[in-house]
Amino acid sequence: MLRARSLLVASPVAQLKRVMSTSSTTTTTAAASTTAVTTTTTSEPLSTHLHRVKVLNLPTHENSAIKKFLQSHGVDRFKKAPKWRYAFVNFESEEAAQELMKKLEGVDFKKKTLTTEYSLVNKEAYRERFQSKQKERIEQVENDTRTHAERLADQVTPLHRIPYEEQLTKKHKTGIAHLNRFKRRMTQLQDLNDASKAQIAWAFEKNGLPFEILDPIASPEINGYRTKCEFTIGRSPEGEPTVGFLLGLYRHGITSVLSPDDCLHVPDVSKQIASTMQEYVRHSEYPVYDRVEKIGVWRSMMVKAQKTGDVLILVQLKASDLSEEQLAKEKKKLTEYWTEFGNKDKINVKTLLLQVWDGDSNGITEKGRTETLIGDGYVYEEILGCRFRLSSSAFFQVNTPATELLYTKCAEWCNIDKNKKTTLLDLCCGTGTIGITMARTVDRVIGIEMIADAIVDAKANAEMNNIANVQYHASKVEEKIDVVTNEKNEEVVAVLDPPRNGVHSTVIRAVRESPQIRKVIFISCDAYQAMQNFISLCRPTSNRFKGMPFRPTRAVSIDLFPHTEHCELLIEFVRIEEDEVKQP
Ligand SMILES: C[S@@+](CC[C@H](N)C(=O)[O-])C[C@H]1O[C@@H](n2cnc3c(N)ncnc32)[C@H](O)[C@@H]1O
Repeated sequence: MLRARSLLVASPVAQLKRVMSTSSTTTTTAAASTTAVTTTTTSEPLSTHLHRVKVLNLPTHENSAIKKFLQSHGVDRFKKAPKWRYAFVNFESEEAAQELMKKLEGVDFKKKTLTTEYSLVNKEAYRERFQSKQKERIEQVENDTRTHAERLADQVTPLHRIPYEEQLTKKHKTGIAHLNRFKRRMTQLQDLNDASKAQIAWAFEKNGLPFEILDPIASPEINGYRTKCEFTIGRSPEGEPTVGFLLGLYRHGITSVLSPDDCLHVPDVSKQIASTMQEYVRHSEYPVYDRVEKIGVWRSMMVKAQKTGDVLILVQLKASDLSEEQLAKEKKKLTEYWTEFGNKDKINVKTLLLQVWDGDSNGITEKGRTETLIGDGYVYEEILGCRFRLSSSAFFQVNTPATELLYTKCAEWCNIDKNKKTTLLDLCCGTGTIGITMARTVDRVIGIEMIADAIVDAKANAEMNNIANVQYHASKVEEKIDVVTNEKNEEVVAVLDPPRNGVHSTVIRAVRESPQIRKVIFISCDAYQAMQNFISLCRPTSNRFKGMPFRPTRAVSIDLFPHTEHCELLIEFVRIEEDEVKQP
């Protein structure tokens, strides 16, 4: 049964208090955290302490694989945030804890060997710690004099109060701080003997960074630059059905939604689409989804508004309470609604998708059932004179003019020698943007990407741009790189554009073990998280890290995300020649 539309929404403070009251002595979960899979024991406390096992060396994210793995070892409940490399499992008895440790110690999972640690946790202290954190949050919200709109702006665009020039300087300094930390960590590597120190002599040089740091590159557009936005459909603090952003963290129990109208990074067209969808749900006979009660229909939407004028809209709903007829009727209504909107407002709604998702996790998901209601499922974008087709799930940089500056700098640093045969290795190539924009300046491009659908897009994109000197491999980089680099005896330049937290060390080891690769251009959107990759690329030769190391030769920050803390850092790494190393 669907709830009546007049469902009242608790204030943010009440939402936080509800989280507090739902936490029992032995349960630490927020109302229904999306990030931390949290819960411990649910029975009445048998003793004053919990017996805790910390499982170490887990991968970041991959929560569903971890859940499956732990379930296969008898663990149904555990606590792990996506960024953690560990998880906690609590038990009422030491024996049960020890039993799990025996099962997991030394077991390989996702190419890492797990270890475990045991500790005794006082239940009372545990509960108090959780409650005092929550109290702190309540006080913060109660003492907060900002309007809702100001709070949302501070949340989604935390630098918006600072002039843009200062934002850029701040990001530049952050980039330099990361590079200094990288240099310092190189000197702190274990077991460095004189020979290995000689290989990384650059890291021991005094007086700052021994390579070039260019001035930061500003985003050509400062406001309304985001081509992709994901909106939540929920209720405003006043209880009105609203399409916009969550006003706080869901894992803290916040479920109020505010319109994106005052968000500087959202383009006007996406604001207009959010407000048009809001009108739709306000007049719908079905309620918006309640993330706590897990009931209702309208859940989220994604808008891709490209610089070409193409728009892709994806609407996500929960259909488990709708009959087949009701769902079919809704599809027809949505199709008519957005067709009329496009015609009336001269907006090219090139693709409309409906995603049915009945699961508990929030946000647009690959696990949902997605159907195309208008168009062919794609929108198009142009970068440096090349045209790209994008599906709803494909990764694509969200700031097109700044991406052009990023790729231009990347091409310049690849420094292709026209007199030599050169292969450009586009590692983690996604839909092929980097390789395709550079294909005419090299002998051939090889793209490797583990998402098969992205490779389908990459092939179509190459064809659309009449680029014939490309080959694509739907594979993990580490599983294919040796095959492709050994194919021809020619110089190879690699561009590595990995996800936020970098790549598995096997990828870096494979790059090191390919002697043809003389240069790596690393594009990092989070240098803090990718630090281990930089270190692995540059650390002295060892049994584990074979091949001569690389060293950084220049770096530059390119701002793709004005008003936020994020920034791309482009680093050029060059292979050290054996005869360059001064023997100790
Ligand atoms: C930041 S995106 C970059 C995509 C592309 N270079 C672009 O700019 O459109 C990172 C990509 O790395 C891919 N990826 C992550 N780890 C990988 C691996 N080990 N092997 C191959 N691809 C990987 C992801 O699937 C994702 O498409």
